[in-house]
Amino acid sequence: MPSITAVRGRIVFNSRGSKTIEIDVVTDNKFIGRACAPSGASVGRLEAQSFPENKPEKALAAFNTNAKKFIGLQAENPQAVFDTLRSIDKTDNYSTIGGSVAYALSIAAVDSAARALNVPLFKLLKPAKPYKFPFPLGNILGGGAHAGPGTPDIQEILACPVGAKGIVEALEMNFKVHAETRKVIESIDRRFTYGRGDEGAWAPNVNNDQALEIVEKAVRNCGYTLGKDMAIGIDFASSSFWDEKNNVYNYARQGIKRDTGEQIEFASRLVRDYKLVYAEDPVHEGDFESMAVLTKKNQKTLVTGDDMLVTNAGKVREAVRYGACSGAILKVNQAGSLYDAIKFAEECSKNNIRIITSHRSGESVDSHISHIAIATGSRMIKTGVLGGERVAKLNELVRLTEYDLIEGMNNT
Ligand SMILES: C=C(OP(=O)(O)O)C(=O)O
Ligand SMILES: [Mg+2]
Repeated sequence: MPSITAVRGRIVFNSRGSKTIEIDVVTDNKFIGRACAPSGASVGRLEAQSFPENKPEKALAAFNTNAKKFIGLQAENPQAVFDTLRSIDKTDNYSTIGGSVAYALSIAAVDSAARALNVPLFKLLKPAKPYKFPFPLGNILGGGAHAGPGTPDIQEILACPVGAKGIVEALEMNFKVHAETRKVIESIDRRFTYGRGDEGAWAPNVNNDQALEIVEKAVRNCGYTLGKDMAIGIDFASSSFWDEKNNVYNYARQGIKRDTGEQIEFASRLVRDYKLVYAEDPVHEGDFESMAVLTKKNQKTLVTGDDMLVTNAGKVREAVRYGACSGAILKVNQAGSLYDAIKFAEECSKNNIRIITSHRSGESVDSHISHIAIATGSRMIKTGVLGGERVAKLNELVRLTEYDLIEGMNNT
């Protein structure tokens, strides 16, 4: 079994130009695995903390101080890396060593093991079939924390090519809707500058209602039947506009405030009007009760927790007690290490909650999440849409078609 013979960490830059941690893990003196920690803009309160005291330099220093402890571990075993990380950092949120180190080290380790064993990473994480491709959620138009003033309060309007027979067709469908959306925006705003948010979604000067109408029109212009060929999803990211002091959702860019009941009504109306296949964080991260109402009311929609679940198995158990969430976002860096994320995925699967593996808005060309999505049986994957760091994950999915191990799209 491949054993770790060297590790090396460094500070590099992510797609927003911010510093982050990248780690190389060498097994058996020659197989180099590499991973780079992403970072979020709309961050759940209970996520792992990327860097001690928010300083990447402190994360690197903490890693360097402890680097020798990882030598000799079995690289293919995420629990071995987790146990060692936990012997160094006993905090709930990896604030001593940094979630960025936990992420990069744990993924670089399995990456190097996969290279040493000459197997694709997804197969190392899950030795047995079935393997299915996740539906790619394409971020078509958005705003919130990912774009500037004038854009919608809603963070992401997503395309989900539910009628696609394979991953390549699915990607082509998303890119087609993205391109068509630009034309629809131009037809109503001749001065549209083609501005895009952090994940490649168009970021026009329109309100939430107009944004949804635009994407719906683009879907129809492409010749797709809404809900049959191409469906729409939304990441509300509503914690980012929840006004805790006044107990209202403050859609400041549109000048509308909604109390909890009105927010539930609003989200349910959008599910109905746009046949939403997917609704992420429609209520703020602490409101499991309202999430349960929405989950029960909208059974054909994946009512999904991101900030609410923060890739934490304990939070899944809490959601299950309420009957909240039919879908769960899996972001390894929210959890910290790969092992934490695997435990989360197991808890979701046990409780029949569908997994949606996700990138972060601040990314690199690291494409491991494509393998993690397949290994965890994810129904969907979120990787934004255009931009090198987004397409890197999508192209990795395309490459994985060459293994002839993965059969069709994950409809289950
Ligand atoms: C990917 C997301 O954004 P961020 O990385 O900014 O949390 C999200 O909210 O789902
Ligand atoms: Mg989200």
